[in-house]
Formats: sequence, structure tokens, C-alpha cells
Amino acid sequence: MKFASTRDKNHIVSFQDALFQGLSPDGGLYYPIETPDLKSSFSLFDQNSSFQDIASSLIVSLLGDEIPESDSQILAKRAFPFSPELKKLNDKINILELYHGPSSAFKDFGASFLATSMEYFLNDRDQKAVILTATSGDTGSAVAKAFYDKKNIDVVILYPSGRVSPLQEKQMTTLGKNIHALEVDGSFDDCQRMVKDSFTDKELSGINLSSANSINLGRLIPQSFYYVWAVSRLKNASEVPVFCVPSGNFGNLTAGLYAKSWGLETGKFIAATNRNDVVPSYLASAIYTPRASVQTYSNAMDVGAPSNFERMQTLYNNDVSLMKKDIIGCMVSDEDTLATMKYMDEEYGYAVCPHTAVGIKAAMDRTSKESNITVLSTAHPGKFMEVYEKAVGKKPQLPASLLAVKDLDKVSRLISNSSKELKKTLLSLFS
Ligand SMILES: N[C@@H](CCOP(=O)(O)O)C(=O)O
Repeated sequence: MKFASTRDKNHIVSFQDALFQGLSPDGGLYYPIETPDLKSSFSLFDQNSSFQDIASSLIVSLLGDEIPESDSQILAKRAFPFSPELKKLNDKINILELYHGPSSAFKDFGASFLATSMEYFLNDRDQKAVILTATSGDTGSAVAKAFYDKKNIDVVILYPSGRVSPLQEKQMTTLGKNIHALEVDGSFDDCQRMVKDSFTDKELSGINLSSANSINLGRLIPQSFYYVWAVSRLKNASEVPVFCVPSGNFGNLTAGLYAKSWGLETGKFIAATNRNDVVPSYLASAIYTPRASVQTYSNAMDVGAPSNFERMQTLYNNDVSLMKKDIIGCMVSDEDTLATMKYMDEEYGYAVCPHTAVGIKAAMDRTSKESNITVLSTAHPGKFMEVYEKAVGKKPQLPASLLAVKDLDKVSRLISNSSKELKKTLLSLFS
């Protein structure tokens, strides 16, 4: 499979180049130019197919010209020593738990595959890489875990000061070694802008920069694998599954749309956002107006200019009516988010994080129209202890990954929200 830039369809690269460039030099995002028909491979998967088997088969189908079959099995095994879990909530709603990996969030699937495949290709290349990542909370912690102590790779994480949960911050700032945390006096959108500016800055061309955000295809492609895994578990349902995806930067949703374009049998996708609802607004008005993000209880989705919107527009030829055939937008308020967390505890004895609550509320509002909805559960509720306590009135249980960092001291460097200051910092660290 080959990949082109969303800003120039004639700029075509291999997977390996897309992986190490992160962003295309013209500022666009790489997208798959081919649309393989994988229906027949999908039909072979069932309840007994493990996540690793599905991942390895998709690596061959999608990236087989660069990763041979024998290596795909090794890569899948190395990248995914954890798996999604599917839980039935009621007759109409299932929950796809994606937080059983090392940082307790769905980003582990993408981050772990990215780190594993970069290490795999770096073995053949005589070079070092610096991974620059913007995070509103979950990406940074997953990337820190996935790349920790990897040879020839340094990671720089930019996060908005005071706008990630205390435990997310601990996950990013306590590892040390090759993981550098920059606390930015600004919003996630500032962090994302600063990262993108660095990719096109000629003075930084001496540093081999790449990204671990969903702008990097190596992060995005593996996120499609769990949709395929979920459908393999939901095969006997009378209706095809509708996926409800809590969305911020829209990488998770875009990965699902790609899987559908490759022949995965799904219904529509519900794009569930918090008050940062630029995509639902676009679907309603056909006018795209990115804007400064506002702070909400579902902080990892506080994104005012979602990166992957560019890929979504390319997929649907900039045609909003085509996009609306596949995507339903839904905005969930902070009040409803907290109320849903409480409701889930009282009604089902099931703890959910604020982002998953946004998805569940959006799904519950659609059950009069859809009867087989799978909500992607994005993170362990323990990562958002303070919001959980506020909503439910008790503390969530913490998984081992969070207990391990809870009492460690954070080490971060505070910088302003200027691309110039980031440049200075990168040059001082890596030249
Ligand atoms: N929600 C994200 C924001 C970055 O999104 P990404 O999927 O492009 O990495 C986060 O938790 O950092």
C-alpha cells in the first residue's frame, strides 16, 4: 500500500517513509491511496480469532510489501501483549473496552505498534529518531510507556499545563531516560500547532523528527484492528454494529472509517464529542469552523482543530453529504457526562471514565433508531480520579499501571506556547 499527502495527492510515499516523517513536508497528513477489498479476510475471523492473529493478518494485507508475513507475526506479538474486551451492557449497547494495555487507554494499541514498527525499521537504517508528540492527556502517557528506553529513539511530549489529569501527568513525567516532558503554558491546540510548525521548520531539519500522534499513520492504522476484532465478536447479531466513538482529534473514528472502506461490515459511526464539537457542527451546517478549545471534564477530547478532519475530508471528497451517510455527530455536555458516570455506577455497577461516558450518553440517545451500538471505552476511569469522585461520590479502583506512578515526583520543563521556544528547546536537547 502507498500513501499520499492530503494536500498533494501526487506526493506519494511508502509506509516506512510515512512512519518516519510523521507529517508530510507540505503540512498534509498521509492517507492510504488504495482501498483494498479485505471482505474475504474479514469473513475468516470469528470468536476464536485472537487480537494478535487479526493484527498480524491485517499487517500483511495492508503493509505486506514492507513487512513480510513471518515478521508480521513477530511484530503483532511484540506490539500487542494485551487485547480489547467486549462487554454487553444491555440489549442494545455493547462496550468495547480498549484500556487494558500498559497506560490504561486505547492509545496503547497505536503507540505500541508505532514503537515496535519504528524499532523494526530502525534496525535496517543507521539513524536516530526524535518523536515529537502533543497530548491532551492519553496519547502522551501511552507514547511514554511504549517508547521508554527504546534504542536510538528520544520522545518529547508537549502537554497543556493544568489541563491533563494529575495521574495522566504522572504517567508522562516520571519515566525519565529518553522521555522528555514539556509542560506548555497554553492549550492542547497550542501544543499541536507547535508540533506541526516544527515539522516544517527548516532549521530543525538536522533532527530526524517524527510524530506519535494520530497524524502518524503508524499510530492510526493499528487503531483499525480493534474494529475488525469487535466485528468478529459481533457476527451473530441480527443487525450490523454501529460504533459510537468518543472523539477529540478524530483519529479513532478515522481508523474505523478506513476499516469500513476496506469492507468491514458496520453501520454508521456516531462521533460523540464534548463541547468541543466542531465536527458535529460541520455535519449540521456544512461549514467547518475550527476554534479555540474549551476545557471540559473529558479533557483528552478538548480539541478545537481536530487533525484528522483533513483525512476525513479526503476520504469523502470534501462532500459533507457523503460524510453524513456514514457519520452522525453528537455533542454531550459536561453535566450529562457526570450524570452518565453516576447512572452507570448506580444502574450497572460499572465504572466509566468521562470520555466513555460521553460515548455512552450519545449511544443511549440513539437507541430508538439503532439497536446494536458498540461504544468504544477509551480509558480506565482511574485515570480521572478527581472527575470520577465528583460524579459518582466515591474513588475508582486503580489498576497497577496507575498505582505504580501515583506517588512519584514529576519532572517536566515549563515552556511558553511559542513554536520559537520549542525550537530552542529541541536544538538544545538534540544538536
Ligand atoms: N486525545 C488526545 C489528543 C491527541 O490525539 P492523537 O490521537 O492525535 O494523538 C490525547 O489524549 O492526547
